[in-house]
Amino acid sequence: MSSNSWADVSESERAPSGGWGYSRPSRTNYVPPHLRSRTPSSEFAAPSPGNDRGGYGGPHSGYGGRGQGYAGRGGGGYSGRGGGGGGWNNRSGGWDRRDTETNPFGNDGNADPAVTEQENTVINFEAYEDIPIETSGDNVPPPVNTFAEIDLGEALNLNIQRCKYVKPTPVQRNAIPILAAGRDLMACAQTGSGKTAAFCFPIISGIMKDQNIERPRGVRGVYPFAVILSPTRELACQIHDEARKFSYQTGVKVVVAYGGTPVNQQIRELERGVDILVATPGRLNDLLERGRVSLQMVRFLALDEADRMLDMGFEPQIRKIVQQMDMPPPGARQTMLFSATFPREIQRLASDFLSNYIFLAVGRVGSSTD
Ligand SMILES: Nc1ncnc2c1ncn2[C@@H]1O[C@H](COP(=O)(O)OP(=O)(O)OP(=O)(O)O)[C@@H](O)[C@H]1O
Repeated sequence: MSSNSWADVSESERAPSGGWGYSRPSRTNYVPPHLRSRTPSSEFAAPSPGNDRGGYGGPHSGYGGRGQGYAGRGGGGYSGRGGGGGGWNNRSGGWDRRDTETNPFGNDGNADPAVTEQENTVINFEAYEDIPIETSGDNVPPPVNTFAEIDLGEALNLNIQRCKYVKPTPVQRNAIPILAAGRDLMACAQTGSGKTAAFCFPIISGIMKDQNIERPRGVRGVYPFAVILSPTRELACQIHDEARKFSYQTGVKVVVAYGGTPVNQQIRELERGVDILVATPGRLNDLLERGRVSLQMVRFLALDEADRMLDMGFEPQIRKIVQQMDMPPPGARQTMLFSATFPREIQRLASDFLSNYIFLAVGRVGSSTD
Protein backbone atom coordinates (compact mmCIF):
# COMPACT_ATOMS: atom_id res chain seq x y z
CA MET A 1 0.00 0.00 0.00
CA SER A 2 1.15 3.47 -0.60
CA SER A 3 -0.52 5.43 2.08
CA ASN A 4 2.48 6.67 4.02
CA SER A 5 4.13 9.75 2.75
CA TRP A 6 7.86 10.07 3.25
CA ALA A 7 8.11 13.77 2.74
CA ASP A 8 6.38 16.10 5.12
CA VAL A 9 3.20 17.05 3.39
CA SER A 10 0.59 19.14 5.06
CA GLU A 11 -2.88 18.70 3.63
CA SER A 12 -3.73 22.34 4.31
CA GLU A 13 -0.84 23.38 2.14
CA ARG A 14 -1.92 21.41 -0.88
CA ALA A 15 -4.45 23.92 -2.06
CA PRO A 16 -3.36 25.91 -5.07
CA SER A 17 -2.65 29.50 -4.32
CA GLY A 18 -2.38 32.58 -6.38
CA GLY A 19 -3.79 33.33 -9.76
CA TRP A 20 -2.36 34.69 -12.90
CA GLY A 21 -3.71 37.07 -15.41
CA TYR A 22 -0.82 36.47 -17.74
CA SER A 23 -0.92 37.06 -21.44
CA ARG A 24 -1.31 34.12 -23.76
CA PRO A 25 1.63 32.56 -25.51
CA SER A 26 2.08 33.50 -29.12
CA ARG A 27 0.87 31.22 -31.87
CA THR A 28 3.77 31.70 -34.19
CA ASN A 29 4.49 28.03 -34.78
CA TYR A 30 0.97 26.76 -34.74
CA VAL A 31 0.05 24.55 -37.62
CA PRO A 32 -3.71 24.33 -38.09
CA PRO A 33 -4.99 20.78 -38.00
CA HIS A 34 -6.21 20.86 -41.59
CA LEU A 35 -2.69 21.70 -42.82
CA ARG A 36 -0.95 18.96 -40.95
CA SER A 37 -0.17 15.57 -42.46
CA ARG A 38 -3.51 13.91 -42.96
CA THR A 39 -4.41 10.46 -41.94
CA PRO A 40 -7.07 8.51 -43.77
CA SER A 41 -10.51 8.95 -42.36
CA SER A 42 -11.76 5.98 -40.50
CA GLU A 43 -14.93 4.95 -38.82
CA PHE A 44 -15.02 5.31 -35.09
CA ALA A 45 -13.57 2.04 -33.99
CA ALA A 46 -16.05 0.24 -31.83
CA PRO A 47 -14.11 -1.63 -29.21
CA SER A 48 -13.66 -5.29 -29.90
CA PRO A 49 -13.32 -7.19 -26.65
CA GLY A 50 -11.08 -10.17 -27.00
CA ASN A 51 -9.47 -8.77 -30.07
CA ASP A 52 -6.03 -8.00 -28.77
CA ARG A 53 -4.69 -4.85 -30.37
CA GLY A 54 -7.57 -5.03 -32.79
CA GLY A 55 -8.04 -1.41 -33.78
CA TYR A 56 -4.41 -0.48 -34.08
CA GLY A 57 -2.94 0.28 -37.43
CA GLY A 58 -4.77 2.78 -39.57
CA PRO A 59 -4.48 6.14 -37.90
CA HIS A 60 -1.08 5.31 -36.50
CA SER A 61 0.61 5.00 -39.80
CA GLY A 62 2.33 8.33 -39.40
CA TYR A 63 3.34 7.91 -35.80
CA GLY A 64 7.00 7.83 -35.10
CA GLY A 65 6.43 5.97 -31.87
CA ARG A 66 8.72 5.83 -28.95
CA GLY A 67 12.44 5.89 -28.69
CA GLN A 68 12.76 9.04 -30.72
CA GLY A 69 12.42 11.41 -27.80
CA TYR A 70 10.27 14.45 -27.82
CA ALA A 71 13.04 16.77 -28.82
CA GLY A 72 13.35 14.91 -32.09
CA ARG A 73 9.73 15.26 -32.94
CA GLY A 74 9.14 18.72 -34.15
CA GLY A 75 11.15 20.52 -31.51
CA GLY A 76 9.67 23.13 -29.24
CA GLY A 77 7.48 25.99 -30.21
CA TYR A 78 4.19 24.30 -29.79
CA SER A 79 1.47 26.84 -29.58
CA GLY A 80 -1.76 25.04 -29.22
CA ARG A 81 -3.61 22.38 -31.05
CA GLY A 82 -7.18 22.03 -32.02
CA GLY A 83 -9.27 18.93 -32.22
CA GLY A 84 -8.34 17.46 -35.55
CA GLY A 85 -11.26 15.16 -35.98
CA GLY A 86 -14.94 15.64 -35.75
CA GLY A 87 -14.77 19.33 -34.95
CA TRP A 88 -15.25 18.75 -31.27
CA ASN A 89 -12.96 21.45 -30.14
CA ASN A 90 -14.88 24.42 -31.38
CA ARG A 91 -16.96 25.61 -28.47
CA SER A 92 -16.24 29.19 -29.31
CA GLY A 93 -16.34 28.67 -33.04
CA GLY A 94 -12.55 28.55 -33.33
CA TRP A 95 -9.86 26.01 -32.84
CA ASP A 96 -8.33 27.33 -29.69
CA ARG A 97 -9.91 26.34 -26.41
CA ARG A 98 -7.43 28.52 -24.54
CA ASP A 99 -9.66 31.52 -25.18
CA THR A 100 -12.32 30.16 -22.86
CA GLU A 101 -10.18 28.22 -20.43
CA THR A 102 -10.80 28.74 -16.73
CA ASN A 103 -7.72 29.70 -14.80
CA PRO A 104 -7.04 26.73 -12.49
CA PHE A 105 -4.72 28.86 -10.35
CA GLY A 106 -7.50 31.14 -9.15
CA ASN A 107 -7.97 34.83 -9.81
CA ASP A 108 -6.12 36.65 -7.12
CA GLY A 109 -2.57 35.86 -7.94
CA ASN A 110 0.32 37.53 -9.54
CA ALA A 111 0.07 38.47 -13.20
CA ASP A 112 3.53 37.31 -14.04
CA PRO A 113 4.72 33.91 -12.82
CA ALA A 114 8.32 35.01 -13.24
CA VAL A 115 8.11 37.60 -10.48
CA THR A 116 6.97 35.11 -7.88
CA GLU A 117 9.66 34.40 -5.40
CA GLN A 118 7.69 32.19 -3.16
CA GLU A 119 8.48 28.50 -3.35
CA ASN A 120 5.97 25.67 -3.08
CA THR A 121 6.90 24.30 0.32
CA VAL A 122 4.53 21.35 0.39
CA ILE A 123 7.46 19.03 -0.16
CA ASN A 124 10.21 18.98 2.42
CA PHE A 125 13.26 18.64 0.26
CA GLU A 126 15.50 18.02 3.24
CA ALA A 127 13.78 14.68 3.63
CA TYR A 128 15.21 13.71 0.27
CA GLU A 129 18.82 14.30 0.96
CA ASP A 130 19.82 10.74 1.66
CA ILE A 131 17.18 9.05 -0.34
CA PRO A 132 18.47 5.99 -2.20
CA ILE A 133 17.89 5.99 -5.96
CA GLU A 134 18.27 2.92 -8.10
CA THR A 135 17.95 2.68 -11.85
CA SER A 136 18.47 -0.16 -14.27
CA GLY A 137 17.95 -0.75 -17.97
CA ASP A 138 19.64 0.11 -21.25
CA ASN A 139 21.03 3.59 -21.79
CA VAL A 140 19.38 5.26 -18.83
CA PRO A 141 19.19 9.03 -19.46
CA PRO A 142 21.00 10.89 -16.66
CA PRO A 143 18.99 12.72 -13.99
CA VAL A 144 18.55 16.47 -14.15
CA ASN A 145 18.92 19.03 -11.38
CA THR A 146 16.52 21.62 -12.77
CA PHE A 147 13.35 21.61 -14.85
CA ALA A 148 15.02 23.98 -17.28
CA GLU A 149 17.45 21.25 -18.35
CA ILE A 150 14.63 19.52 -20.18
CA ASP A 151 12.89 21.10 -23.11
CA LEU A 152 9.35 20.90 -21.83
CA GLY A 153 8.09 23.88 -23.80
CA GLU A 154 7.47 27.47 -22.84
CA ALA A 155 3.84 27.16 -21.78
CA LEU A 156 4.56 24.24 -19.47
CA ASN A 157 7.58 26.01 -18.00
CA LEU A 158 5.34 28.97 -17.13
CA ASN A 159 2.95 26.63 -15.35
CA ILE A 160 5.80 25.07 -13.40
CA GLN A 161 6.61 28.60 -12.21
CA ARG A 162 2.96 29.21 -11.37
CA CYS A 163 2.96 26.04 -9.29
CA LYS A 164 6.06 27.46 -7.56
CA TYR A 165 8.07 24.33 -8.21
CA VAL A 166 11.61 25.61 -7.91
CA LYS A 167 13.47 22.33 -8.19
CA PRO A 168 12.46 18.81 -9.12
CA THR A 169 11.91 16.11 -6.50
CA PRO A 170 14.05 12.95 -6.79
CA VAL A 171 11.39 11.05 -8.71
CA GLN A 172 10.97 14.02 -11.06
CA ARG A 173 14.75 14.45 -11.45
CA ASN A 174 15.06 10.88 -12.62
CA ALA A 175 11.75 10.05 -14.28
CA ILE A 176 11.26 13.18 -16.40
CA PRO A 177 14.43 12.77 -18.52
CA ILE A 178 13.67 9.06 -18.98
CA LEU A 179 10.14 9.80 -20.15
CA ALA A 180 11.17 12.84 -22.16
CA ALA A 181 13.51 10.55 -24.06
CA GLY A 182 10.52 8.45 -25.06
CA ARG A 183 11.40 5.47 -22.86
CA ASP A 184 8.99 3.22 -21.00
CA LEU A 185 9.32 3.41 -17.24
CA MET A 186 8.60 1.22 -14.23
CA ALA A 187 8.92 3.52 -11.24
CA CYS A 188 8.69 2.62 -7.59
CA ALA A 189 8.02 5.71 -5.51
CA GLN A 190 5.93 6.57 -2.52
CA THR A 191 2.85 8.69 -2.51
CA GLY A 192 3.58 12.38 -2.00
CA SER A 193 6.90 12.18 -3.83
CA GLY A 194 5.80 14.32 -6.78
CA LYS A 195 4.86 11.46 -9.11
CA THR A 196 1.98 13.36 -10.67
CA ALA A 197 4.26 15.97 -12.20
CA ALA A 198 6.81 13.28 -13.07
CA PHE A 199 4.40 11.64 -15.51
CA CYS A 200 2.25 14.66 -16.43
CA PHE A 201 5.07 16.93 -17.61
CA PRO A 202 6.39 14.53 -20.28
CA ILE A 203 2.86 13.63 -21.39
CA ILE A 204 1.75 17.25 -21.78
CA SER A 205 5.01 18.24 -23.42
CA GLY A 206 4.86 15.21 -25.71
CA ILE A 207 1.32 16.00 -26.88
CA MET A 208 2.28 19.65 -27.42
CA LYS A 209 5.26 18.77 -29.54
CA ASP A 210 4.01 15.83 -31.56
CA GLN A 211 2.98 17.30 -34.88
CA ASN A 212 2.08 13.81 -36.12
CA ILE A 213 -0.83 13.65 -33.74
CA GLU A 214 -4.06 14.00 -35.61
CA ARG A 215 -7.37 12.38 -34.99
CA PRO A 216 -9.31 10.62 -37.73
CA ARG A 217 -11.14 13.28 -39.70
CA GLY A 218 -14.82 13.74 -40.21
CA VAL A 219 -15.69 11.31 -37.47
CA ARG A 220 -17.34 12.03 -34.18
CA GLY A 221 -15.65 10.25 -31.38
CA VAL A 222 -13.58 10.57 -28.28
CA TYR A 223 -9.93 9.85 -29.00
CA PRO A 224 -7.63 10.73 -26.10
CA PHE A 225 -3.90 10.87 -26.78
CA ALA A 226 -3.08 9.90 -23.22
CA VAL A 227 -4.76 7.77 -20.58
CA ILE A 228 -3.89 7.98 -16.90
CA LEU A 229 -5.39 5.19 -14.80
CA SER A 230 -5.76 5.69 -11.09
CA PRO A 231 -7.34 3.50 -8.40
CA THR A 232 -9.83 5.89 -6.81
CA ARG A 233 -12.05 8.79 -7.61
CA GLU A 234 -10.16 10.95 -5.11
CA LEU A 235 -6.81 10.25 -6.67
CA ALA A 236 -8.20 10.65 -10.19
CA CYS A 237 -9.61 14.07 -9.25
CA GLN A 238 -6.36 15.05 -7.58
CA ILE A 239 -4.40 14.12 -10.72
CA HIS A 240 -6.96 15.96 -12.85
CA ASP A 241 -6.62 19.11 -10.74
CA GLU A 242 -2.83 19.02 -10.95
CA ALA A 243 -2.80 18.18 -14.65
CA ARG A 244 -5.13 21.09 -15.39
CA LYS A 245 -2.66 23.45 -13.79
CA PHE A 246 0.26 21.94 -15.66
CA SER A 247 -1.61 22.13 -18.97
CA TYR A 248 -3.08 25.60 -18.51
CA GLN A 249 -2.84 27.62 -21.74
CA THR A 250 -1.07 24.80 -23.55
CA GLY A 251 -4.13 23.79 -25.58
CA VAL A 252 -3.97 20.31 -24.04
CA LYS A 253 -7.30 19.36 -22.48
CA VAL A 254 -7.60 17.09 -19.48
CA VAL A 255 -10.85 15.35 -18.53
CA VAL A 256 -11.58 13.05 -15.60
CA ALA A 257 -13.98 10.09 -15.57
CA TYR A 258 -14.76 8.02 -12.48
CA GLY A 259 -17.47 5.72 -11.24
CA GLY A 260 -20.20 6.40 -8.73
CA THR A 261 -21.70 9.30 -10.66
CA PRO A 262 -23.97 9.34 -13.73
CA VAL A 263 -22.02 8.45 -16.84
CA ASN A 264 -23.92 10.72 -19.25
CA GLN A 265 -22.52 13.95 -17.89
CA GLN A 266 -19.00 12.57 -18.23
CA ILE A 267 -19.76 11.46 -21.80
CA ARG A 268 -20.93 14.97 -22.65
CA GLU A 269 -17.76 16.44 -21.19
CA LEU A 270 -15.63 13.94 -23.11
CA GLU A 271 -17.41 14.79 -26.34
CA ARG A 272 -16.35 18.40 -25.95
CA GLY A 273 -12.81 17.20 -26.44
CA VAL A 274 -10.14 15.38 -24.48
CA ASP A 275 -6.42 14.97 -24.93
CA ILE A 276 -5.58 13.45 -21.57
CA LEU A 277 -8.16 11.21 -19.96
CA VAL A 278 -7.70 10.55 -16.24
CA ALA A 279 -9.92 7.64 -15.28
CA THR A 280 -10.60 4.88 -12.83
CA PRO A 281 -10.45 1.45 -14.50
CA GLY A 282 -14.11 0.53 -13.96
CA ARG A 283 -15.51 3.71 -15.47
CA LEU A 284 -13.15 3.63 -18.42
CA ASN A 285 -14.18 0.04 -19.14
CA ASP A 286 -17.79 1.13 -19.05
CA LEU A 287 -17.12 3.94 -21.52
CA LEU A 288 -15.22 1.57 -23.81
CA GLU A 289 -17.97 -1.03 -23.70
CA ARG A 290 -20.51 1.64 -24.61
CA GLY A 291 -18.30 2.54 -27.57
CA ARG A 292 -18.02 6.14 -26.33
CA VAL A 293 -14.25 6.23 -26.17
CA SER A 294 -11.63 4.84 -28.53
CA LEU A 295 -8.09 4.20 -27.41
CA GLN A 296 -6.64 3.93 -30.88
CA MET A 297 -4.91 7.31 -30.69
CA VAL A 298 -3.31 6.68 -27.31
CA ARG A 299 0.40 7.59 -27.34
CA PHE A 300 0.89 7.71 -23.58
CA LEU A 301 -0.39 5.36 -20.94
CA ALA A 302 0.28 5.98 -17.25
CA LEU A 303 -0.79 3.73 -14.41
CA ASP A 304 -0.57 5.44 -11.04
CA GLU A 305 -0.49 3.46 -7.80
CA ALA A 306 -0.57 0.23 -9.78
CA ASP A 307 -0.13 -1.93 -6.68
CA ARG A 308 -3.17 -0.31 -5.10
CA MET A 309 -5.22 -0.92 -8.25
CA LEU A 310 -4.32 -4.61 -8.13
CA ASP A 311 -5.09 -4.76 -4.38
CA MET A 312 -8.51 -3.35 -5.21
CA GLY A 313 -9.12 -6.11 -7.75
CA PHE A 314 -8.81 -4.00 -10.89
CA GLU A 315 -6.40 -6.28 -12.75
CA PRO A 316 -9.02 -7.76 -15.15
CA GLN A 317 -10.31 -4.28 -16.05
CA ILE A 318 -6.81 -2.93 -16.49
CA ARG A 319 -5.79 -5.83 -18.72
CA LYS A 320 -8.93 -5.42 -20.75
CA ILE A 321 -8.32 -1.71 -21.27
CA VAL A 322 -4.67 -2.15 -22.15
CA GLN A 323 -4.63 -5.47 -23.99
CA GLN A 324 -8.06 -6.24 -25.34
CA MET A 325 -9.45 -3.02 -26.73
CA ASP A 326 -8.01 -0.85 -29.46
CA MET A 327 -5.02 0.63 -27.65
CA PRO A 328 -1.72 0.54 -29.58
CA PRO A 329 0.62 -2.20 -28.33
CA PRO A 330 3.76 -1.70 -26.22
CA GLY A 331 6.40 0.00 -28.33
CA ALA A 332 3.81 1.97 -30.31
CA ARG A 333 2.75 3.83 -27.19
CA GLN A 334 4.82 5.06 -24.27
CA THR A 335 3.92 3.38 -21.02
CA MET A 336 4.72 4.44 -17.47
CA LEU A 337 3.89 2.30 -14.48
CA PHE A 338 4.08 3.80 -11.00
CA SER A 339 3.81 1.69 -7.89
CA ALA A 340 4.89 2.02 -4.27
CA THR A 341 5.84 -1.66 -4.13
CA PHE A 342 7.16 -4.14 -6.65
CA PRO A 343 5.61 -7.54 -5.95
CA ARG A 344 5.37 -10.32 -8.54
CA GLU A 345 2.01 -9.19 -9.94
CA ILE A 346 3.42 -5.75 -10.68
CA GLN A 347 6.49 -7.33 -12.26
CA ARG A 348 4.19 -9.36 -14.52
CA LEU A 349 2.22 -6.26 -15.43
CA ALA A 350 5.47 -4.46 -16.21
CA SER A 351 6.70 -7.21 -18.52
CA ASP A 352 3.32 -7.39 -20.28
CA PHE A 353 2.71 -3.65 -20.66
CA LEU A 354 6.16 -2.13 -21.06
CA SER A 355 8.72 -2.30 -23.82
CA ASN A 356 12.47 -2.16 -23.17
CA TYR A 357 11.76 -0.30 -19.99
CA ILE A 358 13.87 1.45 -17.41
CA PHE A 359 13.38 0.54 -13.79
CA LEU A 360 13.56 3.36 -11.26
CA ALA A 361 13.28 3.00 -7.50
CA VAL A 362 13.20 6.09 -5.34
CA GLY A 363 13.42 5.46 -1.63
CA ARG A 364 12.90 2.15 0.05
CA VAL A 365 10.69 -0.14 -1.99
CA GLY A 366 8.35 -2.22 0.12
CA SER A 367 7.93 -5.91 -0.90
CA SER A 368 10.71 -5.49 -3.39
CA THR A 369 12.09 -8.62 -4.93
CA ASP A 370 14.88 -9.09 -7.39
N1 LIG B 1 9.06 19.95 -7.56
C1 LIG B 1 8.18 20.29 -6.64
N2 LIG B 1 8.40 21.37 -5.83
C2 LIG B 1 7.50 21.72 -4.88
N3 LIG B 1 6.33 21.06 -4.66
C3 LIG B 1 6.07 19.99 -5.43
C4 LIG B 1 6.95 19.55 -6.45
N4 LIG B 1 6.42 18.45 -7.06
C5 LIG B 1 5.24 18.22 -6.46
N5 LIG B 1 5.02 19.14 -5.47
C6 LIG B 1 3.85 19.22 -4.59
O1 LIG B 1 3.96 18.15 -3.67
C7 LIG B 1 2.69 17.58 -3.38
C8 LIG B 1 2.75 16.08 -3.61
O2 LIG B 1 2.97 15.85 -4.98
P1 LIG B 1 2.09 14.80 -5.78
O3 LIG B 1 0.66 14.90 -5.39
O4 LIG B 1 2.45 14.92 -7.20
O5 LIG B 1 2.72 13.50 -5.20
P2 LIG B 1 2.31 12.08 -5.63
O6 LIG B 1 3.54 11.28 -5.42
O7 LIG B 1 1.71 12.05 -6.98
O8 LIG B 1 1.25 11.80 -4.54
P3 LIG B 1 -0.09 10.98 -4.68
O9 LIG B 1 0.37 9.57 -4.77
O10 LIG B 1 -0.80 11.34 -3.42
O11 LIG B 1 -0.76 11.46 -5.90
C9 LIG B 1 1.71 18.32 -4.25
O12 LIG B 1 1.09 19.30 -3.47
C10 LIG B 1 2.56 18.96 -5.32
O13 LIG B 1 2.00 20.17 -5.79
